[in-house]
Amino acid sequence: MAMKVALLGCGVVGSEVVRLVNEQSEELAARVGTPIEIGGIAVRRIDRDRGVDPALLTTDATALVTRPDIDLVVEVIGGIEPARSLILAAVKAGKSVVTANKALLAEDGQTLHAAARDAGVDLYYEASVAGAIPLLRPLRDSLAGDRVNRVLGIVNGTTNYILDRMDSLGAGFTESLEEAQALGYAEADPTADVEGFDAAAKAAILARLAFHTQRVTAADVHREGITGVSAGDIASARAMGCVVKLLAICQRSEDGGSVGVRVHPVMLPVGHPLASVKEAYNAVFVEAESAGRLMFYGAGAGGTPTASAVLGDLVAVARNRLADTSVAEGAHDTGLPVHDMGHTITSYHVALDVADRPGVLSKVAEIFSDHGVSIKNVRQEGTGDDAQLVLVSHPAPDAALSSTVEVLREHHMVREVASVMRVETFSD
Ligand SMILES: NC(=O)c1ccc[n+]([C@@H]2O[C@H](COP(=O)([O-])OP(=O)(O)OC[C@H]3O[C@@H](n4cnc5c(N)ncnc54)[C@H](O)[C@@H]3O)[C@@H](O)[C@H]2O)c1
Ligand SMILES: N[C@@H](CCO)C(=O)O
Ligand code: NA
Repeated sequence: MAMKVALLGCGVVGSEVVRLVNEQSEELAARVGTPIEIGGIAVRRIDRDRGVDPALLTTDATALVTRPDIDLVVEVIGGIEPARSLILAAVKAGKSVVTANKALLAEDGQTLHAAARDAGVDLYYEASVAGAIPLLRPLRDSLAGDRVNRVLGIVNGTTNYILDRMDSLGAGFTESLEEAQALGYAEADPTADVEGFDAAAKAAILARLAFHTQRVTAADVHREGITGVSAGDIASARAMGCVVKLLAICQRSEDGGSVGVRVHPVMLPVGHPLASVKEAYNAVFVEAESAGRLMFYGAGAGGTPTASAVLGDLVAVARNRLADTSVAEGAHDTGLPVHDMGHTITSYHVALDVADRPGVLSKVAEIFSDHGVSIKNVRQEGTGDDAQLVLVSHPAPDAALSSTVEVLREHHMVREVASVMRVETFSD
């Protein structure tokens, strides 16, 4: 008997899921051991031509997910509601669920996983982080016998696309964002991309899987987007042999008792593998005790690549269903808490417009030292009234570095703090 799938949402990702399920029906049937069919598609409006059998369309998503003949549910509506209620209704009705919804998982994954465990069904979500790249199931399954210490990566295609265009073509922010939207990479509200909310949601999901702690939600993630990144920052980075990237970084504390989870722009040395990730591609580094450094790279956004991850999950949950089994996620929780950004150890790059006068450099150095921050290197560009001091700190608690910058901003010898950005050096 065929396994019937209810599809919720038929937008960029959903329409590709329909196409691939139909086009690859024979291969999917062979891989699962039984045919997979779309049994119904919940949409907001029926009157649009989507190139799918109109008889499958309905605006009553709740009725669809609880229909007795439906076995599996794919949620690609996005956002918190009605997606959460629909997934919970589906799970309660005994259906396994595949979703691409990182916003929902990051906000309320604990509730969803508990509901799936109670109902003995699967909740799979590979597409929610880094699109097509197999990343979540490797973290959950392949690395289950290892200890992950750090995960860091480029997990938002839209912002990587914008930063890459700004850097390589000198393109403007707005035009680059419009291109990313036209290519289907951006979220419905692109603020989620450019302000770092999308990457923060993904960072929370990564931290939970990597450190086996259900406690991390999107609200726990320190988040800075790319709207403040200027052409001057990009030029400053280039002068240092770096590029600017928006990174998600999840890291165990030195004592292993807590985790730090953050998303912010970073100056990365051009020699680092993440620095050469162009356009809307994603790449994620996982550093594990026994495995060492692993890198996952590929298409992190776009309808077809994301649908590939959805189909992979669909095959997995269909197989589990045939075998009358399910994966209970989140049952064993380390409960590791998230520590404050102020305690996170980072390095800063600071460019200061100053007057080129005796005593300025020593005053600036004194302000760093007053906050317990050691300077790694300093250079001066320009002379006279147009001088700029560019300093890079050694690693220090983020709170000490941000207070240093606050004092510099207020100091009469500093005309302007022209650029402040964290630097990742990746020394072993
Ligand atoms: N586009 C990507 O590259 C990508 C990549 C990875 C994950 N995702 C995630 O996939 C999900 C879908 O993204 P998308 O890009 O396809 O978005 P989209 O906006 O193109 O599609 C969502 C669809 O859901 C429909 N919808 C809204 N409310 C509905 C309701 N109550 N009932 C039925 N349909 C409803 C909308 O009309 C729209 O057609 C989101 O969670 C997104 O974060 C997208
Ligand atoms: N808006 C997201 C889609 C993939 O999750 C991005 O740009 O990466
Ligand atoms: Na993925």
